Amino acid sequence: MPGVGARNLPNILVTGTPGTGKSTLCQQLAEAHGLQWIEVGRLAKESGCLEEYDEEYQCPVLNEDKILDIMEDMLSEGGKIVDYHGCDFFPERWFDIVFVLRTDNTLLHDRLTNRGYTGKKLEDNIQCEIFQTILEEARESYKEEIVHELPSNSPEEMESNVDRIGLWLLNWKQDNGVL
Ligand SMILES: Nc1ncnc2c1ncn2[C@@H]1O[C@H](COP(=O)(O)OP(=O)(O)O)[C@@H](O)[C@H]1O
Repeated sequence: MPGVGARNLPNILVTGTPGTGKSTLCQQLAEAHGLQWIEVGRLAKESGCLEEYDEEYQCPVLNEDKILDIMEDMLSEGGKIVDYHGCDFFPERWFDIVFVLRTDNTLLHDRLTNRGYTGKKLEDNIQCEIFQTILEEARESYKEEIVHELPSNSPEEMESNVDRIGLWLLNWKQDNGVL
């Protein structure tokens, strides 16, 4: 059985540049495995954690301390899949594994254009993917062995990612005596 203070279910962080497929993956994982999907952007909006608008980056500024306070109780229970396009401000102890989704630039460009991104916002996000900014951020913020890069270019890759994470979850439960 898990020790005192241990989680009964793991917490998973899914990160990556906008448009790489985080929400799609998290939704499928939540449905398949009964985990709770926390879309940090949405939670921030609903709980008043978005502050003044950043004109340069064309997005609201996140009050990180406030959202971390809100998330702390949720994450301490375990069984959460956290979805956010950044990862360096979360406490390292929250996560048992971190997945960074990656998409080829041309595909990502199409996805973001379809979402209505244009100009600097579009270019910044494409550059973020080209320079693998979020992968680097994850590697700097978490133990190397828990950070995994996942290709997310096609529905087949999405399916294989869902299967791979499902298998990891099963192993975690076996290893932690919760099956
Ligand atoms: N692996 C994939 N293969 C094909 N299309 C994908 C894949 N991942 C995401 N998409 C599509 O790309 C768009 C952005 O996906 P989304 O899950 O909203 O990304 P994010 O949450 O990272 O911003 C959606 O239209 C989604 O259907």
